[in-house]
Amino acid sequence: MTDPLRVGFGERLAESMRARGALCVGIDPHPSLLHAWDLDETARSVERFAMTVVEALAGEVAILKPQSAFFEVYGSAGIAVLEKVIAEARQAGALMLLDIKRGDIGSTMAAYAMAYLDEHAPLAADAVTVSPYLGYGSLAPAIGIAEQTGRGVFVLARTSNPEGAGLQQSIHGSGDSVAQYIVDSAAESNAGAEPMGHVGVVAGATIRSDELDFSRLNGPILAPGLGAQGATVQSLRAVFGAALPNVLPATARDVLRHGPTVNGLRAAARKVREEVQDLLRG
Ligand SMILES: O=c1ccn([C@@H]2O[C@H](COP(=O)(O)O)[C@@H](O)[C@H]2O)c(=O)[nH]1
Repeated sequence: MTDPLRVGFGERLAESMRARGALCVGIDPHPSLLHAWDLDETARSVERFAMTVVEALAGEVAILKPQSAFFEVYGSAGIAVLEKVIAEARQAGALMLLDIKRGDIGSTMAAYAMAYLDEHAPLAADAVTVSPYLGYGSLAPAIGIAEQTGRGVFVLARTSNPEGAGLQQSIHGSGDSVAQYIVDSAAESNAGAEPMGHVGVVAGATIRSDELDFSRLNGPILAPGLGAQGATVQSLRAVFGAALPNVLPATARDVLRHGPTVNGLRAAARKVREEVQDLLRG
């Protein structure tokens, strides 16, 4: 069933970040944003919203991240829109990270992996977010299929929401925090890969400075939380330190509120991207 891409996801993402700058923009058709764009809460409007973001940003940013939940709300019609958005954005040259946060026992995880990471799957993206709550090892089918097909996974380690801290900072059997254990497990999956592996982690831009050690990760760090959740580009250095070159800052509402015009979205994304580039230079 698989039809591997020739180059691994770590390399494809590194090249995209090099060429376009380090920024991930979410495609999150929140009801409030639909209204702000003068659209109603229907699958047809979600399609208009998402395709406008694709037109504005598919050739601009390192990766786009549709949030599956906002499409699932509309049932099969919303999923059909999601399929179209992923396919057309990839066709237009964008890398697509589908935010689904799936996690299950290994045998079911294999089905999720086929649903989102196999080339012939209608919803095939370049990478997906996965949840390690059933154990890092339960993610093995997704990590394996992603590697075979040149795709990636981003494992939730230390999420951007305030409720995540209690669970993710608690001490794992290894003696480190649960979040650090996830980062170290991803590092094992990425060992030896160049320029970086296909297993990323999610660590919010909102977390405490120096909370995690990413020095062995050798993979991308998706850092949501810029803008609407309160984090700033300037705070990224304190949070990620020497790992900054591997950080993919992510924002959705803070860019999307500049729609519905293509130019408005583009200008907003470029502004954040330039701030990130200045930070990396300085
Ligand atoms: O720890 C996490 C993991 C994922 N997200 C997702 O990112 C976007 C954030 O949207 P904003 O509008 O920039 O707040 C959203 O889809 C979340 O589900 C996250 O925020 N934190």
